[in-house]
Amino acid sequence: MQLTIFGTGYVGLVLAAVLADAGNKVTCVDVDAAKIENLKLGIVPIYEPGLEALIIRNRDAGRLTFSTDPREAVEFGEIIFIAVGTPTDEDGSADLKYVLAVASTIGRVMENDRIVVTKSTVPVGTADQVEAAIKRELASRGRDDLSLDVVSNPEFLKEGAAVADCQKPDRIVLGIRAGGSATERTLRELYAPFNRNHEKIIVMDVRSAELTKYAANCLLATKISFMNEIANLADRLGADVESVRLGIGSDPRIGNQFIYPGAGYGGSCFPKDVRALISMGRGVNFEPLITEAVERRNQLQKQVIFEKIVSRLGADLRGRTFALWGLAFKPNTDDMREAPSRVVIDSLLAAGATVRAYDPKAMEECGRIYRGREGLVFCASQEQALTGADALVVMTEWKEFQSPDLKLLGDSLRERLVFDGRNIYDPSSLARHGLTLCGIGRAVS
Ligand SMILES: NC(=O)c1ccc[n+]([C@@H]2O[C@H](COP(=O)([O-])OP(=O)(O)OC[C@H]3O[C@@H](n4cnc5c(N)ncnc54)[C@H](O)[C@@H]3O)[C@@H](O)[C@H]2O)c1
Ligand SMILES: O=c1ccn([C@@H]2O[C@H](COP(=O)(O)OP(=O)(O)O[C@H]3O[C@H](CO)[C@@H](O)[C@H](O)[C@H]3O)[C@@H](O)[C@H]2O)c(=O)[nH]1
Repeated sequence: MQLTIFGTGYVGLVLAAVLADAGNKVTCVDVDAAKIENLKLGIVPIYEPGLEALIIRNRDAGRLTFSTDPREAVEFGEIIFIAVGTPTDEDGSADLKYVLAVASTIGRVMENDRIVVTKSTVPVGTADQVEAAIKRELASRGRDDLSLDVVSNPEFLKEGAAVADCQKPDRIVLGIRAGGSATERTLRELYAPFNRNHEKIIVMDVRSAELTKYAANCLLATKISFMNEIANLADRLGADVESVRLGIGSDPRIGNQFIYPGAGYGGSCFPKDVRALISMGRGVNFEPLITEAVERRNQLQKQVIFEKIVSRLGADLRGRTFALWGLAFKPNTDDMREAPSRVVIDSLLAAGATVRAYDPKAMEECGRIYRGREGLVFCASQEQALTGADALVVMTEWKEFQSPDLKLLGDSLRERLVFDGRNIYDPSSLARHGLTLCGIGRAVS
């Protein structure tokens, strides 16, 4: 098939590369001309395992092209995906300005019947707004004769594993309007290569599909905030949340996934989608009590590591130096959107400390966010970050941080303190090297 994708971010680029790799011809459009020029040269703006090779291979095979020209792109694709950002607006709701701008653009240039698919995470009712925006433009050009079907097809990929998730989805949710059986057939055909072995396509009405995406993210965020709550209790009651996690995760009704306590969840999805669900609820005079508590717990959780530092070393941290390992909001990405590391960096700098930061992939992104910020030193390796440090703070569970040279840590850290925001270390191993572990909800903290 010939496909068009608006937005070359994490979702748009990955989807484009994966659909091209399945044999489709895909063109990607973005308003960021520099990004498009780089993509044409094979320069990929984000770090995502396997993505660059996939893009280059399909570009070279002539299946994947990049453009800033919406007219050409809308002419090209029989299915048009909208995969632009839906950031948090000032009131917590999802800001639809990018989605609706794409919709208006499509309406302005569309010359043939089209299926428009919303991939972006959007509040319930957005498909109606997208359809109205396109139809408004069509009507103003006297092209109401064209047929248009708007489908909701939320994306569930995780950063750091985006290519694999997109190639092997757990499920493919399609929100199709009544009477959309031809559209359903077209999308089933498109997704057939990803729907082998067992049925993964779940067809429902458009509003339910839109809500499904928020329900999935908010339930996962709820599991995390609940475990963080238990971790805070464990800290105060002298229990080890890691034992508790194992004790409950072995119950298949609970499961082992997404019950890892830590310094709060970050990224471009959970925080914004939790806020958007709250806003959606309030918009229909409904108080989403559980989701509000999830958000509140997460805001507090992002401060827990700093609070532990203060309780050990005092509130005045002038003259103190901290090695900080891990800036990205999770491993295998360079994304620092809403990363808990940012709260810790900001708090440490505000308290007068020096922060020596290192991340395997997010140094450039950190530079973009913090360039010129006094007190923050960008280090070339995890060892270099330790130079002259009083304590180590670990904020992302990158593989290379999991088995550090404990002798080196003991020799380097003046206060022999390790603040573990992801609970990757074992307190007794550290203790054998004279190091004290301050984890999240560990008995020893
Ligand atoms: N990041 C993820 O892991 C993930 C996973 C599932 C769903 N989502 C959802 O998918 C959507 C996109 O997220 P993302 O992380 O890929 O966003 P992103 O911010 O990485 O990329 C968005 C891209 O859209 C482009 N854009 C903005 N306006 C445009 C326009 N009018 N025409 C063409 N391009 C335009 C931007 O320049 C940017 O390159 C969001 O709604 C998000 O919630 C994200
Ligand atoms: O047990 C856990 C699991 C995750 N996290 C944190 O939760 C955040 C989000 O992690 P993850 O879900 O792995 O990454 P995302 O790329 O944000 O993916 C989520 O958000 C995407 C965008 O909507 C969805 O498509 C995915 O299904 C959903 O997992 C990160 O800060 C993690 O450190 C925890 O604290 N404890």
